[in-house]
Amino acid sequence: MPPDASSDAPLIAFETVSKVYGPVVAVDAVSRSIAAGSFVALVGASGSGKSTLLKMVNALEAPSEGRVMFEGEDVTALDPPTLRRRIGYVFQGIGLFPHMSVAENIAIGPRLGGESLTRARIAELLELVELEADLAARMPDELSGGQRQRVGVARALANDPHLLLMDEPFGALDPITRDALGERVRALHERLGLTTVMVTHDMAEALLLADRVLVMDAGCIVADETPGGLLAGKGGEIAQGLVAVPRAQAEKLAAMER
Ligand SMILES: Nc1ncnc2c1ncn2[C@@H]1O[C@H](COP(=O)(O)OP(=O)(O)OP(=O)(O)O)[C@@H](O)[C@H]1O
Repeated sequence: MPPDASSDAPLIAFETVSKVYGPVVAVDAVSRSIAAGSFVALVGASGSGKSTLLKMVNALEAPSEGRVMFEGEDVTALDPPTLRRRIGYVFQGIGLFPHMSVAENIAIGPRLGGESLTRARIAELLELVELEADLAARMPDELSGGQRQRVGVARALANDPHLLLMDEPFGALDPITRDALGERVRALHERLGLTTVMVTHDMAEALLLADRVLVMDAGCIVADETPGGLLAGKGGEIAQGLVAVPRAQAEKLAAMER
């Protein structure tokens, strides 16, 4: 192994990364490293730059300044299809192809890379997200919203990625489905040894699932804490404002039980 390929090298490094759209500074000189194996939640108000920061990792957006390193390489120097085969991406509304079966949707990434998935591999991917193998033949409009979102996670895992990027993956789901799928993704993160970065509006979800929470405001990272640190009052005013919401709900519920 070359000396610079030590296991504690970050999987992702943002190096003074900015992104501007005309007069809008969507991401403002962000510098952070994300260690392999971590589960990071990116939280913040609407328009704070979370999605833009995430999309610069898989080169859906290019930095205006600075660079994003993935496994030691500048992502803009990599061929985008090759990069995206190494990164699973799940987003709200998932974008399954309506005219393709579940199996075809799951296999699309490998197919674009010239590889076909066996029926057994499709069944294995469905099993990972707790779906029955016989769903493989269904069309997306024959699935519930939660099942579609699970297919989206299976599709993101089809190339055996090291990194899973998720942008509001559970946003449109009912709270029970959302909770179950969140738990499942966390379990998969452990089992498959993934590094996961999840954008969410929901601080409770971030606290429950992640081991590190980055809070964004106006393009900047204003807090970088563990869930325990945030619950202990760290992270500053904006982070604590977000923590106050689920805390107040939990307190009200606890008071009702008394
Ligand atoms: N393609 C684009 N063209 C112009 N402005 C954009 C574009 N994409 C994002 N923006 C702007 O950049 C800022 C950050 O947007 P971004 O989507 O990253 O925020 P976000 O924190 O993910 O928001 P949300 O939680 O609402 O999804 C916003 O002001 C947004 O309007």
